[in-house]
Amino acid sequence: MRHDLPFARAGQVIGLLGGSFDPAHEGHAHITREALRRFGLDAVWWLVSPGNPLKDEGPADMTRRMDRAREVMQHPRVEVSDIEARTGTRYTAQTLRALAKLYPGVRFVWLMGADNLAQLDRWQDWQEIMETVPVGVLARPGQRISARSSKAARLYRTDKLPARASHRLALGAAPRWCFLNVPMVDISSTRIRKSGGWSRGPAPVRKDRKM
Ligand SMILES: Nc1ncnc2c1ncn2[C@@H]1O[C@H](COP(=O)(O)OP(=O)(O)OP(=O)(O)O)[C@@H](O)[C@H]1O
Ligand SMILES: O=C(O)c1ccc[n+]([C@@H]2O[C@H](COP(=O)([O-])O)[C@@H](O)[C@H]2O)c1
Repeated sequence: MRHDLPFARAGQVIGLLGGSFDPAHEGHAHITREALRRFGLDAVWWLVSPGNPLKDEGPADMTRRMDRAREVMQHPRVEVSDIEARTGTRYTAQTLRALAKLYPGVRFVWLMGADNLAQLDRWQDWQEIMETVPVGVLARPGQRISARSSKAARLYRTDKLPARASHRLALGAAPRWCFLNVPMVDISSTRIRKSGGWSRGPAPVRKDRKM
């Protein structure tokens, strides 16, 4: 195993939360804790994306986003990682193929907020994703209805596990998904950027620092 990649043993169940994390916030931390508790996961890895292929504007510098993510999410079973930058994969289906080769015997579960399920059918090879790994979806303010009526939810309706069986999500083969109606945290990176709480430019130079 390469030392720059997170460690997992064969048989472990790892939840993957992919995101721009531009910046990371309490909503990400909240759904991660819920996913750990409810989906029977051994650990969660945050995959800080080099850039969402569907977004026109690039995110802030990777190092800044990783640093902020590690400040926001401090948990012994959560690891913040730049795996996609290291594997050179940008699309989730590609990343999952790379992880399957790098981690034989490890079971991965893809995690996402309800807004991502609503537009999953726009992702590259999205049906391959659904048929490769179990998917855990967490409620997000204003997104429950669009997620439930999405193309993905409709096409895979018979593969949906009831929320009361969420602990069994990783125990069966994909396609298999579960929607968790967890208490919601109404926050987004967009709102933080708009309020001036985060800029996409380089880190500001501190005035008290001697040149
Ligand atoms: N408040 C939240 N509740 C539930 N899921 C969330 C929340 N915030 C983010 N997520 C989920 O976390 C993952 C990564 O999200 P992302 O980094 O894009 O944050 P975001 O707040 O949605 O950003 P942006 O506003 O820039 O689109 C996605 O699956 C997203 O659905
Ligand atoms: O694979 C795709 O086509 C694809 C399209 C849009 C988003 N994604 C992934 O979805 C995750 C959430 O993205 P974002 O930008 O909404 O945080 C992140 O891991 C992206 O790489 C993936």
